[in-house]
Amino acid sequence: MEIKLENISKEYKNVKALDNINLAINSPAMIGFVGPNGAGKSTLMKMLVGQLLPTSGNIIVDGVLLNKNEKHLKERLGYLPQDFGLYEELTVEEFLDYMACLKGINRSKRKSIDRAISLTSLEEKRKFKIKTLSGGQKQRIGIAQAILNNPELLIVDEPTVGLDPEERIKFRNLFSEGSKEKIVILSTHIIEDVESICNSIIVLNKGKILFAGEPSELVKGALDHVGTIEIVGNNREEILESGMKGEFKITSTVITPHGTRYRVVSESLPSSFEKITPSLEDAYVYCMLKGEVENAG
Ligand SMILES: Nc1ncnc2c1ncn2[C@@H]1O[C@H](COP(=O)(O)OP(=O)(O)OP(=O)(O)O)[C@@H](O)[C@H]1O
Repeated sequence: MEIKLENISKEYKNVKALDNINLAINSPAMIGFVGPNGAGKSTLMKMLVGQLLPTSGNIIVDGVLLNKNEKHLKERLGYLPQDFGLYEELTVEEFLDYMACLKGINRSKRKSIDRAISLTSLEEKRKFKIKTLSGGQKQRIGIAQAILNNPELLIVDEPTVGLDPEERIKFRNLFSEGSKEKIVILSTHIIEDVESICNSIIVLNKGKILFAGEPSELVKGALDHVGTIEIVGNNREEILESGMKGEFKITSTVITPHGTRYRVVSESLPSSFEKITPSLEDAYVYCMLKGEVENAG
């Protein structure tokens, strides 16, 4: 499968949610969309699933304009939106049966439901009404319906919200294994999710792509921009003050027996800081910081 976004912009009444996005996605791919609240992640996802039309630009799926051949996409698509509604009075099984009907799964319906229930560990809850399930279990139902048709393109908006750490790891593996021949796109605020499974990361801010590429490339870009310092005594205020001015971002503060150890990300790291290898989270923070500086300049 091949998806191309050409000069995509989306304007709501007075908000430019996406600003001239260009992107090419080819299977297999496991892509993480990251960015702060309001960056445009959900808008971009809604556009990729044909739920929203761009104000301008084209989305081309397997060589055909999406709005000319939505059926081609819909047959291959699994989608978990951020605000997914569940029919609370139905049991898990009834709900998935209903969703399978909506998706036009007829022949292998029973098998598809059993597979989705098993992959999302919902066996014990299959006969329970949805209203009796926990938040994390409900999230699993959302994921189960998205994978019912074993989709070639799986798009999931913040899929691990509300899951406990063990479940998060399980879902990460599920998405990752599923991506071997497919395209899986997930949006998340949890960089660790991207770090552990995605071979591609797209950083969005204010409707623009700040970075698209391999996570290791993003990390490479932050080399020499991440450092640590242990402050003993009264310099603490000074450090915090320059941080506030945007010279650097403090990404961790640890109280030590001698003072306070800060981990910071900065465009130009003062020589008093010890340079350290950036994590993907540091690299993301640096990418955002650089974006802010470029915007201001
Ligand atoms: N239906 C809408 N009407 C007007 N503005 C909207 C609408 N949906 C989104 N927006 C605006 O578009 C921008 C992008 O929103 P979007 O939901 O795509 O961001 P996001 O990156 O998914 O954020 P979050 O991480 O908080 O879910 C925001 O400024 C938001 O307020």
